[in-house]
Amino acid sequence: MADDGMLLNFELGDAPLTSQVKFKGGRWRDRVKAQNSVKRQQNPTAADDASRANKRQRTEDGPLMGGRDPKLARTANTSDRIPSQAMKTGQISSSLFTSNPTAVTSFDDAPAEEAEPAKPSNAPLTEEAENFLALGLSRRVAQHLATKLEMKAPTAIQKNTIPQLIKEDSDAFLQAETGSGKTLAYLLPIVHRIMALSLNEDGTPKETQVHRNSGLFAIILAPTRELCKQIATVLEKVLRCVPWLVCTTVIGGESKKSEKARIRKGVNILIATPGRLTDHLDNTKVLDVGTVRWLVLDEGDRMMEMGFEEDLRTIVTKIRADKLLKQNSEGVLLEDVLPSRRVTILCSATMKMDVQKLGEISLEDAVHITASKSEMEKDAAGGGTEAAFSAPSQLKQSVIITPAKLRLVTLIALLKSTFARKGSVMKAIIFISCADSVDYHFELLKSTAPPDPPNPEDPPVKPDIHTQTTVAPASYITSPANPTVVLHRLHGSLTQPVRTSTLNAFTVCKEPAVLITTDISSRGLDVPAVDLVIEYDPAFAVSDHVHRIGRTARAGRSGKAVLFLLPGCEEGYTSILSSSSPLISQLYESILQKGLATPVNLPSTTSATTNLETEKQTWTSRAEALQLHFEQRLLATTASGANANEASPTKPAKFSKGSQYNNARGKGKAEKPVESPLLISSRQAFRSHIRAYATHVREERGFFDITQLHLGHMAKSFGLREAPGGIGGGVSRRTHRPQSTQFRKSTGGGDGGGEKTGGVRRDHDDGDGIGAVDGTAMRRMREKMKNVMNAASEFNLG
Ligand SMILES: Nc1ncnc2c1ncn2[C@@H]1O[C@H](COP(=O)(O)OP(=O)(O)OP(=O)(O)O)[C@@H](O)[C@H]1O
Repeated sequence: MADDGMLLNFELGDAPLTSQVKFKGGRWRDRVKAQNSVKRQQNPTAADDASRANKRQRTEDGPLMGGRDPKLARTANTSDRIPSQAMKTGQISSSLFTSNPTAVTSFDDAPAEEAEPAKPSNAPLTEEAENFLALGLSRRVAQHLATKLEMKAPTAIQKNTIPQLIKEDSDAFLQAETGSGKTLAYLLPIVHRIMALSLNEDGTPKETQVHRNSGLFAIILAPTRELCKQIATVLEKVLRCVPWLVCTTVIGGESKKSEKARIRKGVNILIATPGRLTDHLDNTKVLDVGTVRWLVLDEGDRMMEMGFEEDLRTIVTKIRADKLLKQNSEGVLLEDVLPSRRVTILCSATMKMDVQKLGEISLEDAVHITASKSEMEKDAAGGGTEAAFSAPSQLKQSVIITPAKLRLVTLIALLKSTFARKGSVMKAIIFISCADSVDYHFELLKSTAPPDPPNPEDPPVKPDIHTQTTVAPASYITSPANPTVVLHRLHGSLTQPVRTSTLNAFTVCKEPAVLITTDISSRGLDVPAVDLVIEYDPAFAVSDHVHRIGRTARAGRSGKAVLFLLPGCEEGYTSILSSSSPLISQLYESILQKGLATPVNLPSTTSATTNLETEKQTWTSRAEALQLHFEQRLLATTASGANANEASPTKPAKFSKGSQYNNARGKGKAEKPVESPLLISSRQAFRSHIRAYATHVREERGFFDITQLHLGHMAKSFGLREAPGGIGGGVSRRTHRPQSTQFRKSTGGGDGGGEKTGGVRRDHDDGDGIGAVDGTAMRRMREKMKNVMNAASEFNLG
């Protein structure tokens, strides 16, 4: 399963596991009834709670907003008044604009652009006020930064960190906003001090020179392979002014043998994921940590969240236990220049209990370094409180409260208006809850038209085999001003070469580009040209939200972040977000109106296309036609199978033997309809999304209450006409199944798996539970969690 590490936040609780009773035979309706009755007996309170919540959801008029921002006014829902156009087409599909829940909370539409933009809080300081030389760095490094890296002045966190780490040997905890330059804040003093082993203060060479074989002096740990590679790239750029020093990475997904060979050749600074480092510490004899003076834990809180406490403890203990060498094997005295003890540096934009725990494991009498001197002084005087998570001040955050049914069309409209003007947005990142959903949305949004033949006058371009299935042109979101928008997808289930190439393609893309991704891209990634972050699915914890939106507005640049929320309890989430950073609202109606003011560029495969290409159409009818178009794309191929190759080259359709949708390969049988891979991908995405929804952290689960989700409406946002089964007991119980749909008629089955029909098991992970589910599901979830932890597929710590 490619649920992308989402299980990691799953709260299993202490409740004993109850056994699941399986019913066989009879009609499935009777089996479900019997199953539910057993569940009620086993857990009467949960069942009653769920049914009460169910009723609350359906009445739609009760306030669900315990934590709602009091400043925000209540408004009536206008959506029911909007006529349905799609129904006129004769399709059996519920209208987009009817029966949507009322947004209890509403804001005024986004105010006009502020006259004076906020002063960036993470920008470099002015050159007149500060420079790297004055912070104690050598002339050689300062000049290199100014001339080769175009960095003339430090940022606030660099100003406060560099002198401390150059002069003092105490542990340090660095905390500053995203994009504020924490990486160089810890790298520069380390490089400066290692360099001082070879150079005098005036820059003249010393008698003894260190080189790659002189010892490993620093280890930097980070939670993702991408982040490790990025830190290595920054460090390599810095090390160009001291070319005799060498750094390398040891990360999962790469050849351990070649890593060993590189370590054997000699390395002075090692960048690693914790799992792989533990492995090398156990198995690579040539890895000698006797000379290690610095251990940096970048994004330490993430590593703790991932459950790598034990690995980190082992690493810290092993490094500390190893005898600290005062001189290296070549007789170079390390003591005079390098720290006389092992220094641990912890680094994060967000601080939580996990980090404090990590601090207990790894830090000794640490100084807390922040971007603001006053905060540090308050801290030193013992008055510091747990820092609130704040976003860079110049980052404009907004929220769109969108009914579930309208999510997909609103996303398209938002992207369409984003790329309507040339040069206004060059790169956007869309965060989605899980890998399956990333794959599906990539397939849905990418262009279905064959690529244009290459211009014979252009130089031949060698195709990158690694990005063939992860980079593609988009069609729906282009505009006359931006006729090409390039889509990318990235998640932890892709192979490492594909991940690396895709991220690189997104970074260097000269055309407007969109990256659809999971939280794998939320931490530390630095792609400076990102102007917009869209959280299509809210983050699983508010700290993750801070990191996600921090992919834009970096180092003083401007940036925008948009969060999609559902009407209802999710609206309460705005109260915690607006307490740390200002939040404006955009009405989904305005987004649709703006984005669908002009026709959408659709492949001409369905009847909906013609509707959309009529200039006179209203935005509501365009929205409905667009939705209909997606639904038809999913279903179009089920009858003939003709277009079965349209989607998912990454995930070939799996058809179980005897499926009613399958090609009958048996002798003498007529050709039977084939499900489109896009439909299969959509169902899988929906299921994984719903399961992921249950993994919001416990403190925020009041806002993201799975029992309040309308699965039928949510299915619509996946282009499905009804919610597929196979999600898990607690959820499938609430699945809304209309009696008849076009799909049902044409195939003789529902738009999803979950139960057996004609002896066919439709889904491979049927019954995997979420939330308050049965014992089997719990056990499976534990099992999966263990697997995820072991394989650490998303964050690749293993
Ligand atoms: N002194 C400086 N002058 C100009 N740009 C800088 C300076 N220091 C860092 N930067 C740039 O700022 C960007 C963000 O830096 P970095 O990735 O270290 O931020 P961060 O604080 O680690 O962010 P996050 O918490 O998201 O990981 C990078 O593009 C980096 O090149």
